[in-house]
Amino acid sequence: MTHSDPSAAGSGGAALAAFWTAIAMLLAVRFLGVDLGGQLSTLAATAIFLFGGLPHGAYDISLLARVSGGNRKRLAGITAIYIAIVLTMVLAWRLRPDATLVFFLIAAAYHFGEDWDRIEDALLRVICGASVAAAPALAHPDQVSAIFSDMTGGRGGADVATGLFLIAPMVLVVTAVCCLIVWQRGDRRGAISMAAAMAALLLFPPVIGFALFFVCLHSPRHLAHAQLTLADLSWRWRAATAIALPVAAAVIWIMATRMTGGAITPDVTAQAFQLLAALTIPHLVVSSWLERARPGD
Ligand SMILES: CC1=C(/C=C/C(C)=C/C=C/C(C)=C/C=O)C(C)(C)CCC1
Ligand SMILES: [Fe+2]
Repeated sequence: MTHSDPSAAGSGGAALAAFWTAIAMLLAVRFLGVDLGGQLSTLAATAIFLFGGLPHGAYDISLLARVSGGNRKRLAGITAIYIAIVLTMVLAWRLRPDATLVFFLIAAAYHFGEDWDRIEDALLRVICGASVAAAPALAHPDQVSAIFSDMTGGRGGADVATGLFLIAPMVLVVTAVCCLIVWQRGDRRGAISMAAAMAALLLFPPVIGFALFFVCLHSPRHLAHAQLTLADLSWRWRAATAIALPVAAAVIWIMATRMTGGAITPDVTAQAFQLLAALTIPHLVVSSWLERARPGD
């Protein structure tokens, strides 16, 4: 139904190795008493989730062009819709940051839920998807509240973090049960890596846990599929897409933010999450549409 096992493709295997190595290193650093919650490590994790995570959405437009027969007009139309959505999100953050944050979290739960391809029930998948935000909200309520507060310019973010904190125990119990189901259905590697991602989100500071999940587990699933579908494109072209489109998105974002009165927060990590939210909306629509357009799944 959704993306195939990322371990089937080379990039997925390498990402999984990076995932376990990073967890071992973070545990060692923690054991040595280093504070992972400092400004520098948060900034490093922000750069990692942006530059390591955004490229997975960069292939959306190429993939759409592929399934729509490579028609240029259509491609231009799709690109225009993407840009329009990003611009709308810039305004949404400015006008109703609280509602935008809630909308983003629900959209993210749906989108991350698509990774749970061995769980048939749609509601269970959404709950599993919500665990990515719920786990840090439960284990690090103050930090998540501070980031949400920055993202909303102090307008409602803390309440959203409290809401997430309250539903987190239910979300995590359901996710743990789903890990067991995935294990029983034969995807042991998938079950263990999802469980480890949850543990990392509980144990490490929120931005670090998120970067680990996003870059090493979520993105490779999309990338493996994109690489297969776009295998005939040269690796140079694919690498250029992965770099150029996120950079273009960031530039459009920064320009649109400036033109509409400046960012509602000076915090770089909060701004990075706002940009991620802006790109998540078209990405979510495109990836679930592509899932349905894929024959044989
Ligand atoms: C904002 C924020 C969080 C949630 C991030 C989410 C939910 C990101 C979703 C990204 C998506 C859906 C990308 C698509 O590929 C955390 C981790 C609780 C940490 C505190 C700040
Ligand atoms: Fe994604």
